[in-house]
Amino acid sequence: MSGLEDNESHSPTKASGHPNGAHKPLPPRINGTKTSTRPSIHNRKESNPLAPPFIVSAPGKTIVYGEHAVVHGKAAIAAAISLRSYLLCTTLSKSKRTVSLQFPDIGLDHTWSIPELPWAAFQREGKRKRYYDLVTALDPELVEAMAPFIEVVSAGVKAQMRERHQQAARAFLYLFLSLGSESSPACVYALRSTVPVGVGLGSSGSICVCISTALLLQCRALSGPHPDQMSKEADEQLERINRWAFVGELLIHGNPSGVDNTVATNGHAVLFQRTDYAKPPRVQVLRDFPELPLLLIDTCQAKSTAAEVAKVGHLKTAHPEVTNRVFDAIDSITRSAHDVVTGDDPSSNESITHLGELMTLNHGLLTSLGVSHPRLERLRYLVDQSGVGWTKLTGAGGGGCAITLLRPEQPAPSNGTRSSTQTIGHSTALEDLEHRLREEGFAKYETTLGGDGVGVLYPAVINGEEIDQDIFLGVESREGVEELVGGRDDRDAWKYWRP
Ligand SMILES: Nc1ncnc2c1ncn2[C@@H]1O[C@H](COP(=O)(O)OP(=O)(O)OP(=O)(O)O)[C@@H](O)[C@H]1O
Ligand SMILES: C[C@@](O)(CCO)CC(=O)[O-]
Repeated sequence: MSGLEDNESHSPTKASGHPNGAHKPLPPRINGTKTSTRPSIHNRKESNPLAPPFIVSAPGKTIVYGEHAVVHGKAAIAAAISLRSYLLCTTLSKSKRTVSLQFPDIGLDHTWSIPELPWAAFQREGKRKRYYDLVTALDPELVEAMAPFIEVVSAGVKAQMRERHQQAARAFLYLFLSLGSESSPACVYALRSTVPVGVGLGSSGSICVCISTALLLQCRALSGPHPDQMSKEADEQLERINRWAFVGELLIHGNPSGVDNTVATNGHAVLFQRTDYAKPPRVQVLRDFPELPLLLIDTCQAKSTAAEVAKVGHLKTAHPEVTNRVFDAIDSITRSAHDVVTGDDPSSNESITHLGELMTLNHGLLTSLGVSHPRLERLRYLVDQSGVGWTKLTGAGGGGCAITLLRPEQPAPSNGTRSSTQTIGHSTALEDLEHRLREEGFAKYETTLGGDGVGVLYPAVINGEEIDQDIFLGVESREGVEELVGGRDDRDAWKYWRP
């Protein structure tokens, strides 16, 4: 496919690591509901030799064209959204030998004893992975060795919730055991995300990118990010992060294409295709992706990505010829959209209409694959009736979210995604639609497309204040998290790998 470049493997270069800054060691918290007074950076101890707390962050995504077909080797276009996950890493004093996950968004709080983890299995000759390896499949023996340590996670909670907890714990622990060692420092990993969980906006991809980045930074396998970093080097670091994030996704999804972690890593938008799972995907980062006038609507119907992907897999086994033709048709849609978004005038009325019609076609084909849901069809019906634009499901389907591309003549949504091509004003049709959607229990997310991929706040100091676990876990809402660590008022604090 034209425009896609091979993202081939790079030679390993061990990074020199960060200079150890002064920091204030913190005990693990049991749960994240309490707020506290923020300590000033000036109060930090100057002589502590441990690595300072730091935060990594990565965006969620919306798949604009090509979901599901992308799992079967076809191209997809996905764009980063401005909702993000944040992972605060707090190294504990050397006397502690534990690693803790504090993931309050899903209610997960678990601690493992580092010496008791199955290091022997992961470090056996032939099993040991290097930080620069390309891992494209899970090792069943290692998954089994890890199983007893996952079974104990949230053993007492309800099955559905337990599965969520264990998915996240599995992704973390496999990476920790692959990239760490028995002498890894004790650490608390606290995660907060503004990406809603399990609605098709790539929450798992974004947390896997955070986990991969944090662990690679801690084993000093990344250089930067810093503003004057050479483009090639920045690219290599992103590639390394993305590879391990994909391994995390393997543990959550079962059969991911890798598009979610790729866009969470690189940001902006990507044209993505993986024809051979033993090789890295072909990725073209679309830095000038147009700011499409989109509405992002949640059906508020729970879904499982793994289940929807498996459903399509079964369909392909039962009806290979027909299903492959559907995938081919989706591939043509993605190619046609790529031509428009990389063309001369992607925001013209004509282009928007073309892109919108492709969305309608893409949704129809996804429905034929069995991944729509009555709530998604109801949403599509309501949008069609209102005449404001074109709608397709985004992500795995089976519930979750849909995107609506607004017709050029419509004014911007009152508080939806921003657009440079829309006039701000009153639109009865759009307002009526938004009212109707609210009445019927749909939710709308405010987000913009594009933006940076994985970022690092090292040390965890922003607006002159040190962010510790109490502060981070004590913030109550998604907006609060974004306000605390998003860096709106301290634009230079976060650093990004920018090839
Ligand atoms: N904020 C979070 N905190 C902890 N775990 C999370 C968080 N967000 C996602 N996860 C993990 O990712 C899983 C959700 O992944 P899933 O792929 O089903 O949804 P998604 O990534 O949001 O959707 P899609 O893959 O369709 O874009 C959760 O069950 C949980 O294990
Ligand atoms: C459904 C799917 O295509 C997108 C999920 O966001 C699965 C994947 O690509 O891994």
